[in-house]
Amino acid sequence: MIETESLRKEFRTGGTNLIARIGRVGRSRRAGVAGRPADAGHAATKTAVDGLTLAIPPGRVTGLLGLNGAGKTTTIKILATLLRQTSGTVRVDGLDPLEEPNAVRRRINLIAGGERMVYARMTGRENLWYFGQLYDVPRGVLTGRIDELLALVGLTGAADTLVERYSRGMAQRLSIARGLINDPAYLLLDEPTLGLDAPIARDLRRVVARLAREGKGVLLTSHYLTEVEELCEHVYVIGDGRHLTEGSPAELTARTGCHRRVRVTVAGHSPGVESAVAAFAGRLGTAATVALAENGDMTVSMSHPDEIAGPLTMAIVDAGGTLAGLTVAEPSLEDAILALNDEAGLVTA
Ligand SMILES: Nc1ncnc2c1ncn2[C@@H]1O[C@H](COP(=O)(O)OP(=O)(O)OP(=O)(O)O)[C@@H](O)[C@H]1O
Repeated sequence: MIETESLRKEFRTGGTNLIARIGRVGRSRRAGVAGRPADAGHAATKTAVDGLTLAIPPGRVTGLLGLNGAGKTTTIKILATLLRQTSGTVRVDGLDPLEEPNAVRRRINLIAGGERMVYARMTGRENLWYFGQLYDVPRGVLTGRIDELLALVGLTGAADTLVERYSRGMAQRLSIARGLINDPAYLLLDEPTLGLDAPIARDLRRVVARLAREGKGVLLTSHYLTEVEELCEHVYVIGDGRHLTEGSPAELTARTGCHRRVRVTVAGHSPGVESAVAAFAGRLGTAATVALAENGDMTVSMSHPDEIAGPLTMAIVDAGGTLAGLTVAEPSLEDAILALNDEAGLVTA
């Protein structure tokens, strides 16, 4: 299990200008306060992670969600031993990364979607060999493992091709194989499908689901919330570095009071229908949005806890509208995250 307790990370954000400091030291010396600045200034700090307590157990995909700048990457970098926390603790199977970094590094690996994590001038197989040696994987084990991983990510046929000839999806799949080369117990995935075409992203999701089924603990950040809904059993939602809530995607959606959204398309624009919709929404104490499509059709959109699809379409037909389409969408995790950030007073625009 990976566990964090009250994890906190502050970054200095350059409030103190070095040249200004040197100038101040000089002035202090002239004023006779040798070696000590009269006022070194207060360095501004940014709290990126603010007291996070998380648990990432083996055998499941745990999600870490939040809007841009919420602190996801910083948290993952601390867990990956790439950053040191300001305070709080991390334990990986009981080991403290600050005291036993090498033992922790053998148990974890990081795959970040937006970054190139493999070498273009080497083949896929050479990359895996190189990273395997960095992790001290015994040679006897490494050859077989490389073949297994290339098969797992569907790159057996391209194993001996230079990575510079790979498509983006192939390079990303190789990054997944690279992240597994030390057979880590825990995999930290920071936006692993960023910018990938839908079929490649789907293949990667299958690989991730299989790894969790086989016992690996996975921590996933992703802006693709359908991916999170598909893969994650448990999700932490953070905002401004703080824990906002946690639960399964379905629990979070239910708990935030998001409702089904009904969308009715009406042929042509009719002010009469528009006012009938506004009156209907007013009676239910809610609001409706009306959007005009390029072809002049209107799309009326409303969400409410009750079943409103029938009464809404009746109101539209009674006002002389001609129905061209109707969809009812279940509330999504995206609706829930936005609602949670609104509740916490965080900017979601
Ligand atoms: N090295 C740094 N120095 C100063 N501030 C930083 C540094 N790294 C991150 N931050 C700030 O810390 C906050 C959290 O950043 P982080 O990258 O962890 O967020 P994130 O949730 O991963 O965002 P995104 O979804 O955009 O990747 C942001 O306000 C960011 O600007």
